Amino acid sequence: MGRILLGVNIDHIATLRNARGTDFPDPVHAAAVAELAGAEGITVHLREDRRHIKDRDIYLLAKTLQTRMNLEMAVTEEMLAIACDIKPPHCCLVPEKREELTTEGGLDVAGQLDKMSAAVRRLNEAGICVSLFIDADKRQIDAAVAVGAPVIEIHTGHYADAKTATEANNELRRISEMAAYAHSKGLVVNAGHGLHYHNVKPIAAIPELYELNIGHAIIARAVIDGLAKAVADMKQLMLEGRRGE
Ligand SMILES: CC(=O)[C@@H](O)[C@H](O)COP(=O)(O)O
Ligand SMILES: NCC(=O)COP(=O)(O)O
Repeated sequence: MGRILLGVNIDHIATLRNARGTDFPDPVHAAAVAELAGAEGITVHLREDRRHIKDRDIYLLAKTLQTRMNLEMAVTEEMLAIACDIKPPHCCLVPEKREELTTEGGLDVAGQLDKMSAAVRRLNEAGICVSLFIDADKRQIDAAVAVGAPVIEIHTGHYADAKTATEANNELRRISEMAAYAHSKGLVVNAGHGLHYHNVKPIAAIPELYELNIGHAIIARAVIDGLAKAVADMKQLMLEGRRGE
């Protein structure tokens, strides 16, 4: 079985930064740490409302990343222009609703073939490899092939949100079957959304999957795992200050 790659989504480093309007924690710094720890790619979602990643982040990341950027974005004129300016190696086209808490499902490629074909063509012409974030659905996979996208990312959110083991197993089977189908059609097949430390293994076992993009769970784990050191470092500085050091 081939290896499976990890793309680390650093959006929520930016969420934390933006919560206080500070310039830390910096997603550019986080990306370098993730790369040194073994991430094979860095994913950033530039949302229309800039709730986490901002333009400054992707322009700097484009200069500093040692692996590769996977820029997630909606199919809008604004985003297409930014992507064509930055020219990240990978762009993942995603659906976006301003009021959503997070991405709620896959992109409806089949329902907007002309718009999607034009977007894929424009990004391809800029030298960008395009991926489409879609549900594990044969109709959407066929549409991805029809619009000329070389890569898809299967949305694993329904699997992650499953309320029962039966529901999770059904979703897992659907993802597995559709990954095999997409692979048989010549697509590179990635997956992501809502994956965490307790649900990732069965997804990683699907042999046709090339890369998983994981963000929220990794950033959440980093906060907890790093807390003891962060508290100890602060305490140390306070004691040094009191001693006049
Ligand atoms: C497209 C996707 O599944 C994720 O990248 C997700 O959209 C991250 O951004 P949010 O957490 O803002 O939804
Ligand atoms: N495309 C999925 C992604 O980048 C990470 O999603 P999540 O792990 O933050 O839910």
